[in-house]
Amino acid sequence: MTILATEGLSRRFPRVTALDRLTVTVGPGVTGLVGANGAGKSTLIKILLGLLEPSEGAAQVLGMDVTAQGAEIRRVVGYMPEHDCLPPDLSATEFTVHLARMSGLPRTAARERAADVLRHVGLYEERYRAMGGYSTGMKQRVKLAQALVHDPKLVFLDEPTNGLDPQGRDEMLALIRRIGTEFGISVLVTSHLLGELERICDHVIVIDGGTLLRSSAISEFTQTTRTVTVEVEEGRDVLAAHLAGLGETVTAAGRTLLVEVRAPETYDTVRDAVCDLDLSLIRMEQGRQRIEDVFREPADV
Ligand SMILES: Nc1ncnc2c1ncn2[C@@H]1O[C@H](COP(=O)(O)OP(=O)(O)OP(=O)(O)O)[C@@H](O)[C@H]1O
Repeated sequence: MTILATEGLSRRFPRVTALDRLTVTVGPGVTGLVGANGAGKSTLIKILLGLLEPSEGAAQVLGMDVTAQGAEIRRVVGYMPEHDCLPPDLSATEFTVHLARMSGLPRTAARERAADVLRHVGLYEERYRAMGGYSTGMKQRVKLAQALVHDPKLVFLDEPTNGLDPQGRDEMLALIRRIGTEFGISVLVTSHLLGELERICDHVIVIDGGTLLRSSAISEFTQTTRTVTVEVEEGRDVLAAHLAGLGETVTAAGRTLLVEVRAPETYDTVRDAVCDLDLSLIRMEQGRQRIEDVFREPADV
């Protein structure tokens, strides 16, 4: 099933080509859209919402054409914009109820629905306070709540972890994952931080300078590599020297060692070496390629 698709999609501004013949297809679930600042992520989202005209090419969202059916698309798609857009004198409740009413919900249903989504995003008593006094984390939560209030089938979240501290970031990522799994809403989420999307997405699209670098299932990004990560409590250097003496290729990486897996016996060699040296093994883990590595590989799309 296709949630959205673009075909040769370009958008030129007077001084810059923000999107350059982008062809990509997105299925259900949580999809990450990754790219550095200026890669074209927000431009793509605005085109998909029918808020910005493409210069060339075509795109469909939930089977609807973005140039002809923008209003219909916005009826069933939620949007969390990147930048702060909250009226400071309103409370989260007033704001979210207002947007629910604008989406066509009757007064009582709008109030109930707003209370529900504000609870889901983790805003409790604070929801009655003016938003001007909110922390960045609380503002991000209100922006997320208003994107969900009209019960969309799909949400576009533009840099939802921007400005959050590590704990706020983790909570936001967990919330986004729940939207995709428990609520069954498909999600397109952007970030310039590759590692964080790795944790919550089923599929990742990487763009750079408005062009597609790669689009694959997360499992393909993080496929196993031919190294094993070994961590011992103490004696990392002794173990490294011992393994090197046995002909293994070993690199130190922080507190761990990366051992090249030449043959299945490498695992036995590592285990035996740890035993022989009487070290405490914390973990032995198959190495996995990380999303970051995409940028170090030649593009294969
Ligand atoms: N309205 C506009 N007029 C002129 N240039 C624009 C406009 N909107 C975006 N751009 C340019 O298009 C390019 C892509 O911008 P876009 O906002 O889509 O990137 P992004 O990947 O979302 O990055 P960021 O996270 O920094 O917003 C940038 O070079 C930006 O300066």
